[in-house]
Amino acid sequence: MTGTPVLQLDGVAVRYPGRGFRKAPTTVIEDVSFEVGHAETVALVGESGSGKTTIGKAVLGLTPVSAGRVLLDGRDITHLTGRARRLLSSDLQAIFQNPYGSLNPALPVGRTLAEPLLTGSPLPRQEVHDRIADLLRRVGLPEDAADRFPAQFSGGQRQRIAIARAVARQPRIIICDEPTSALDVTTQATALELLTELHNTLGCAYLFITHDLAVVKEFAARTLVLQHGRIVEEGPSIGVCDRPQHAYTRRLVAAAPVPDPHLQRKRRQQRTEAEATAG
Ligand SMILES: Nc1ncnc2c1ncn2[C@@H]1O[C@H](COP(=O)(O)OP(=O)(O)OP(=O)(O)O)[C@@H](O)[C@H]1O
Repeated sequence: MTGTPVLQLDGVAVRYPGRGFRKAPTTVIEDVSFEVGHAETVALVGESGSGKTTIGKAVLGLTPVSAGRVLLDGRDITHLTGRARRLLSSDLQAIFQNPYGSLNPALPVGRTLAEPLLTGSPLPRQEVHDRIADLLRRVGLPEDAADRFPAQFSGGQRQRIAIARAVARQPRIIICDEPTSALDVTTQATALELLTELHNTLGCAYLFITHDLAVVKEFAARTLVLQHGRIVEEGPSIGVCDRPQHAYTRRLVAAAPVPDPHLQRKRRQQRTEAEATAG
């Protein structure tokens, strides 16, 4: 990778305090280090509970980091809070799984999209208006969507609104935490196409958190594999998915559903073999 990475994690650990009398803290993430380069798409995969969302939250300042550093364009943002953290929003954005919960139901869509444009160094009123129209067009929604409320849209359309909000300030990187998991298969494909198109036109980097390996190969240039809060394998997505090196990655790949029944059978067999090897 050339130049300063957009995002860098250096030995990051997250520990949650133990519950109850004298309960030891739980280490959820341990010594996690990786980089995301300019306009790079990096996937973070792992089983449920492996710590993917916790890494996303650590980057976004939504959970305290117990050790290590998070750098954005070379700047240490690990412990930034309050206004300093909010000012990062022009460079660091997020899209979450649930388009129902991530939009303020009381705000018309136009106000939701205006928020990031008015944070930090606010844009002039007319420019905000024009940018909102442009954002709605980019994500395939009609201009009058600005006057409507989230409840008046379908799940896929709401995720488009969330995507429009995330790209409004043309951030350096977007943390996408399972952004398509709550959508049906067709809407999922459309949302991924939209994210790819925006990546190609706007040039933002993505850290794409998912448990769906089929998405990984299509969408991300590089993949990080997380097991019990540690990265166990890392490399170009095609290599990680087609020639996994670590036994855990092999199990993940073998467990991923595939549309071809013959291939599915072969995968099942590979999974049994991988489980036998892992003991
Ligand atoms: N606030 C918290 N307090 C204590 N433990 C937590 C907290 N949040 C998450 N955990 C634990 O941290 C571990 C990792 O959770 P995390 O949500 O990061 O996993 P994940 O890989 O994103 O899982 P999924 O794919 O199911 O979303 C889990 O064991 C979870 O129970």
